[in-house]
Amino acid sequence: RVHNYTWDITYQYKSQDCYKKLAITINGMTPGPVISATEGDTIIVNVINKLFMENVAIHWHSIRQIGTPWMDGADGVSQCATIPGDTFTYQFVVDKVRTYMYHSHYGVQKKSGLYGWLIKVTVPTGKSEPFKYDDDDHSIVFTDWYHSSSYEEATKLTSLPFVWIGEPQSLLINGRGKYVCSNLNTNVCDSTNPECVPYSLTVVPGKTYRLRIASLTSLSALSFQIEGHNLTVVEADGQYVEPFVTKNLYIYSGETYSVLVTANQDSSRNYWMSTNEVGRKPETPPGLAIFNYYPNHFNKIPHTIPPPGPAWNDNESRINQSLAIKAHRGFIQSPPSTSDKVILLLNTQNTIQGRTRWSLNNVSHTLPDTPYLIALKKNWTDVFDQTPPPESYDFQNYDIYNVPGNKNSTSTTSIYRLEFNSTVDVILQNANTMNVNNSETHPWHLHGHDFWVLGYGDGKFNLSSDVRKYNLVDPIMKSTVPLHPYGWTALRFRADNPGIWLFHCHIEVHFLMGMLVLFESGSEMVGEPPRQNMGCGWTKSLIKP
Ligand SMILES: O=C1O[C@H]([C@@H](O)CO)C(O)=C1O
Repeated sequence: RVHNYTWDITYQYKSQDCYKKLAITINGMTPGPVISATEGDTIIVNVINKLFMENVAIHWHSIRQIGTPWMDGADGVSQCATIPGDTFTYQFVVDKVRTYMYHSHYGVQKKSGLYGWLIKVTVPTGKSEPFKYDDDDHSIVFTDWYHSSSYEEATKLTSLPFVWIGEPQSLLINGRGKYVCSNLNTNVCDSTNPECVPYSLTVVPGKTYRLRIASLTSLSALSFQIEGHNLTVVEADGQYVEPFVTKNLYIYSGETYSVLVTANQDSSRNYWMSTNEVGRKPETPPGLAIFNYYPNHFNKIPHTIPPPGPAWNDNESRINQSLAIKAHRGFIQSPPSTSDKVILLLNTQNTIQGRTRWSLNNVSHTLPDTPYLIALKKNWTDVFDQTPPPESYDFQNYDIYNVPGNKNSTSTTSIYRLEFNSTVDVILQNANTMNVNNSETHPWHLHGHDFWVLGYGDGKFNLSSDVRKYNLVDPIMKSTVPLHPYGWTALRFRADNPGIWLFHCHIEVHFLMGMLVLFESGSEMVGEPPRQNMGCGWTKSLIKP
């Protein structure tokens, strides 16, 4: 089956958290429309850029784009962003049952609301999933929301002196939040605006529900909980999880989960669903929604205090939950037992000419004006730095617990070239930022592949003893994984998808600040670039009038 959509991208005034501001919308909506499909279906989306003053590129998060790398929607990598007035037609196959999301991959546009809901890909008839629920499933997407514009924020983060954007004003659940309007004029902030009525999920007492949960926050790591109810985690990033029960689900930007929840509490009232910030000292009130027991009114506010969630700095319980996520025993896809290459990536915050940046092995990455994939295809070696970036750092001597001794970093456009079909291990190592006693959480997302999560640990990775502790028995496969403060995360993937793929911190502003690398493999097998991917940098020379 083919699903065909046409999306108009426009700015609109929205009051998602009661505060009126400009948001980027899809056919007038933020979050955008839900796409439902069955495994093997083709999705065609005509994205018409009706913004007056900025480009657009849409990334189909976790769609591997096997054989369609031109459709990955990554500005500067797979395509030139689409200029105002132009249309880009994305076409790809949803080849795996999963919950997907989509969002802008241009500048910090996701922050302005250009993100989409979920693409729900269901199992074809005849196949089944290893868990049961009574009713239709429900999709819930979390975001964080700023009242300033993305233009202002991008300017602050790239200017001298550097200005930090601070914590978000609101946490949204399915695009709704509640800012405290206080003395603001009701033209600006109106707490009675129906646009900011909390999201409400209606359940019938006794039934079990599947919630498909996604986070597309631009900064915040979150904990999600439903007052008085347990959550059973059954799926993560499209892989079935050996089920486990928890009071709260930690979710990092770029991740998706399915949890089961049974409406087994006192049915005479409603309950709170809440999100709260973890990993950073919160200054943002919790995100709230209503878990509505039928036949109570869906808008009836519970008289209880919303569950506060775990302490923001309880790193141990966050690592423990990460470790608890293992492949379902009936669906284990074993990783290769060894790897052909190991890349260590030390994550540090540094400066380049006074500007705050994030670096990997002391190198901060920038995207060239000409998309990498086209440059590779055309063998334009001047487009990006041909010297490979460092695959390691001074492991013995680097002090991860203190501010970097050498704060200066350099910038590069270089890429990691991986042998096609080889197995690659990446060890992400966290460290102290430029602020004393501070290390942040970074959710790392890989385009074009899923990877096995081999382990997490606290402190500095030990090249001999930690490797022996890798989980090669039942590791979960994911496409986004957290790197916890002062810790390490190890993952393994097979470089079996021809093209060039981003691997980056999914915190949108950290991406802007250089927290990305590129993995190229088998790009010579990719076909010719479609004309619609061109128009910037050197590609102008390819467009004939
Ligand atoms: O990139 C960042 O910069 C700030 C802070 O480190 C600036 O001092 C912060 O919290 C980030 O995540």
